[in-house]
Amino acid sequence: MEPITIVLFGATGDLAKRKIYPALYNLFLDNKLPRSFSLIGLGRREWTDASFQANVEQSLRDFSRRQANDPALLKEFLQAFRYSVLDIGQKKDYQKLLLLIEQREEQLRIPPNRMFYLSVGPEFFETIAANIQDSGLGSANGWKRLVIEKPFGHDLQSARDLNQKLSNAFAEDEIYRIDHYLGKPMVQRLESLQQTNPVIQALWNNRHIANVQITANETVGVEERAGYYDHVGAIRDMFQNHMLQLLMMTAIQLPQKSASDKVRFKKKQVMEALEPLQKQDVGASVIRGQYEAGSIQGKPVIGYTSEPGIAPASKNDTFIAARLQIDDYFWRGVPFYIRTGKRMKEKSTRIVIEFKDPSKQTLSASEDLIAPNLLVIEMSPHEGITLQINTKDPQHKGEFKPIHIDLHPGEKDFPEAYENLIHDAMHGDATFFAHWDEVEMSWAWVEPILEAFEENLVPLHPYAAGTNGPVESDALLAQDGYHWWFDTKPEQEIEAEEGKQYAYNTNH
Ligand SMILES: NC(=O)C1=CN([C@@H]2O[C@H](COP(=O)(O)OP(=O)(O)OC[C@H]3O[C@@H](n4cnc5c(N)ncnc54)[C@H](OP(=O)(O)O)[C@@H]3O)[C@@H](O)[C@H]2O)C=CC1
Ligand SMILES: O=C1O[C@H](COP(=O)(O)O)[C@@H](O)[C@H](O)[C@H]1O
Repeated sequence: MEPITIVLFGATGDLAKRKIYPALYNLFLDNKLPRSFSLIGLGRREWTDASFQANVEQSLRDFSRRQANDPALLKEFLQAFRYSVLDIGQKKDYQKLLLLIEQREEQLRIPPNRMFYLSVGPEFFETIAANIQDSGLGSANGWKRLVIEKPFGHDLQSARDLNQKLSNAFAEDEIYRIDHYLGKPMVQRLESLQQTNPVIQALWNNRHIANVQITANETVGVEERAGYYDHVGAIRDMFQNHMLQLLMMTAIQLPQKSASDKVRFKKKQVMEALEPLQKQDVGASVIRGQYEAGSIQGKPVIGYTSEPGIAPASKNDTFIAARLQIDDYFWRGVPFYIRTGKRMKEKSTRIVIEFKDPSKQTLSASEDLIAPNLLVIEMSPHEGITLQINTKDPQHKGEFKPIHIDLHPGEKDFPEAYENLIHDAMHGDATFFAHWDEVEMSWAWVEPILEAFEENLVPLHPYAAGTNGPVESDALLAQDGYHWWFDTKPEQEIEAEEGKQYAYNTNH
């Protein structure tokens, strides 16, 4: 493993504490960090090396999936951490940083391979990239990489402007744009699921798949991020990035073991084939919603516009459901339904592939007792891949009964998304990072939706917190004869069991 120096901007911040240090520690425990690795943390706070290391240690106690119980191992890990006060706008601080990095590289006898991780607000990206270049930090005789966190722009134009500025200092193949959904273990398995299973590969197309459902529901509300969230909404916060990335990862066709550029090429092809929406037609395919007061797991919660920091008249979207079509040889005619929302009934991130049932055309309604085959890729709160198939139930007069095959039995301790991503960035593997082409095409695709929302061409449907979102999102699928699946049950069935009434029926 190549020795490396990680230069972490925003080392005193929330993301570093909650995600980056625990991920590094778990990689260290798994022997996936180079032994000669060094991390230089930066921030304006007047921390020393010792107080920085104490903060890192505390973050492991609070957030690491494995506890830091072995004092010798912990000490070895923390020795790699140094801190330097740096104000992003102060050029002289970069000169001081360069000296510190060179001193550490000399001490550790390691080459100048430097990974600049920007765990700071996007408003700083441009200044940092320019100062890295001007100070000579990035021009040593080794490699350099830039790791950045979303948001990558606020719309198409601002994303292009940002990219232009970053590319003055870093080449595209040196930029690693984190979309943490691409680091989720089950998303990473989508690739191998197809590549290593000829049966699944053969079924991965419009001849066999009826529809695809991609859900990322959260129970949390806007939390302490009102200032940010009220300007972005679910469309920018989740849909433009994570949800479209999940769509690309699901829809790519990967016949053999493919290198990173192949995966990216295939993802780009998916985006190119995604049918564009016209602003005036957005309302026919996109449902937007905003949560009202309700209750989640028995606890009352306030509505979005009563949240601290949210404008009482805000028309911001906290829920989006959409129907998308990929107009290519493999997917023509297969609707992809995507939804994401805050303050929903359950935390649940999953992809459900519903297979076609050719016998449906020949059976009468009363004979229609066979559940569809479903492939369910569960990402959160639990990881797993399940296949629903039908069998005869000997205990009930040989009636058909769906059973579920767990494709990853017994696996529990999955790495965190940030472990996978930081590991890959250190190794120069960009497969699971967002390429600029994907970012640009995603912004271009959502642009008519942003405009339609801005001009209020799409109704904002209220939904009670603790539900599955506005009923209009169910109706979107019902129009095509489908319904949302929860796990392997129709969502309405579950809610009917819980005594809720539905105003529409589906033919399933
Ligand atoms: N928190 C999370 O879970 C997630 C965060 N992100 C993204 O990650 C980035 C960081 O978020 P988060 O950690 O939550 O933010 P925080 O506000 O918690 O931290 C911001 C960091 O930036 C540093 N900083 C701010 N201004 C300056 C400056 N002028 N000079 C030097 N350092 C500065 C702060 O250091 P100091 O105060 O010491 O100067 C601090 O370390 C954001 O882009 C966010 O959108 C993405 C996904 C999840
Ligand atoms: O990027 C974001 O993701 C989280 C949801 O992530 P998950 O891994 O818990 O599904 C979301 O809460 C946040 O608003 C958004 O910025």
